Amino acid sequence: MKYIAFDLGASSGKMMLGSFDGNRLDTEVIHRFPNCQISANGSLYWNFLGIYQNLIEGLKTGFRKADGQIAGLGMDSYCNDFGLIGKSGDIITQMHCYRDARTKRNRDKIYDLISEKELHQLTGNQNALFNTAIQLAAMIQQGDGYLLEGCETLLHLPDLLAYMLTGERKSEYTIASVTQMFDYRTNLWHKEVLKRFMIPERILAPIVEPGSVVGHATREMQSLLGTGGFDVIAVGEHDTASAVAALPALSGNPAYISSGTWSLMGVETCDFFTNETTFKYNIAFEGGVEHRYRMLKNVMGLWIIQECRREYQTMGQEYSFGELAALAAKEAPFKALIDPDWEEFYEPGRMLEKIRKFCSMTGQKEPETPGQFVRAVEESLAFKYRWVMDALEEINGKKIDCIHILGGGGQDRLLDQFTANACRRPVYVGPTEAALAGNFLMQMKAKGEIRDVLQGREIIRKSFDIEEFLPADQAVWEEKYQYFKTLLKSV
Ligand SMILES: C[C@H](O)[C@H](O)[C@@H](O)C(=O)CO
Repeated sequence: MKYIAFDLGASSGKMMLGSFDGNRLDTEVIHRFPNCQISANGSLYWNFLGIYQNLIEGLKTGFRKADGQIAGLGMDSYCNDFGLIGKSGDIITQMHCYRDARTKRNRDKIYDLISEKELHQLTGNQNALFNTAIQLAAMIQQGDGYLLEGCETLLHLPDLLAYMLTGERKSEYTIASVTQMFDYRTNLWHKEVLKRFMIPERILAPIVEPGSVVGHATREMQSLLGTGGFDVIAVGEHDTASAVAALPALSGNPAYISSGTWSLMGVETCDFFTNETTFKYNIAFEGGVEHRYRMLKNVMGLWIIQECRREYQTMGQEYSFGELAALAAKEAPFKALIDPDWEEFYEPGRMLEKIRKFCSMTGQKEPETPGQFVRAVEESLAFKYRWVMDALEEINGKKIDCIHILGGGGQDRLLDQFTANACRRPVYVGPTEAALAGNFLMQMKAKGEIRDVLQGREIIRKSFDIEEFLPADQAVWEEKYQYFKTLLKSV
């Protein structure tokens, strides 16, 4: 059968046509488009209708290429951002970006309602300002709670797109599970958290499992696309859940890094638990497909480099990511290191200045050239992965034997090699379109073409190239890692 998968990242969106012949999954890109946050009137937004328009364009291309024979469509994206549907069925708000500063401005008032420790214990999620619960609590604190009282339904980004195609209002499990409003004990919305933050439970949609059909394209949608009917399928709608579904590891104790704007590093567990150590390291338990938990930590990821690149663009200097990595490769090693998760790196803008500030605060020489900046970021990311790996091993009491890099960030071969060096583990890279691959798997499951995700992972191994990077220069990387850890403590 043939399927269309839609994957939206913070910096770009992509759509693929996938054909499964019972043995291999063949994929073809049918549409790409840029995505970005828009800063307006002191707030940060996404261009949701632009995203929708690109979805429609991609669907038209996909249907044309497949002669109209599409068994399903699955959509995944970054998590936590949402739209509100009013009584008329209209979308009644702009979609804020999770980096919008309203959460930071209201942080103290929000955590006075439920402390970070209690929130972690109740939900198993990491404490982060981007969580939907914190965004909603911030809206209420700043006087915009009437929008929640007045609306009918809140839907997360892929669920909102599904609503526009099918008219159905459903909340997919993996994306619901990372909102800090979800209760793993009942697999329903978390009544206590909602009550304490004063978020009306009635606006949250029923939760559906990945691998189930959400609905059928409406007649209006069919005529807009010039096609017959097709199913919209709930996949791992949180992109990280889809990427991890496509993990091409069949045994051992691997860690994964879902690498893109964020680097989400973790392991798959069958259980969810919280304790002092998970709180100390701010570890997240996120719902995976077939209720395999993703025990992971967010690392700031390629966002820092994306922002440096954007800044160079505004200065009239155009570099592709490949060119930046090539410049970094020519620079001398370990000239400067940063903590990629330093709070100031979270918000957009002035990234070069913020890196310089971190270096001067910690008594290091400031980078000057694009290559020096990128080298500092990439070495630091690799060391942060090592630090997270150590924390995951401490929590689980189990040695990690290799690392799989999933997603577009894996195309940065310098960072892949640095990761192997810093973590002292073999690194396997691919699929670079992991979220789309995992998205296809759950559609194939919904249509009865595969039994479960384990069978799906075997298909991924047969269908995509996986590249190996072995650790090198271990003594010097180990020595510098000790220095890196002192930096984490000093800021
Ligand atoms: C806030 C981030 O979007 C989130 O933590 C991450 O899991 C993600 O969705 C990356 O695309």
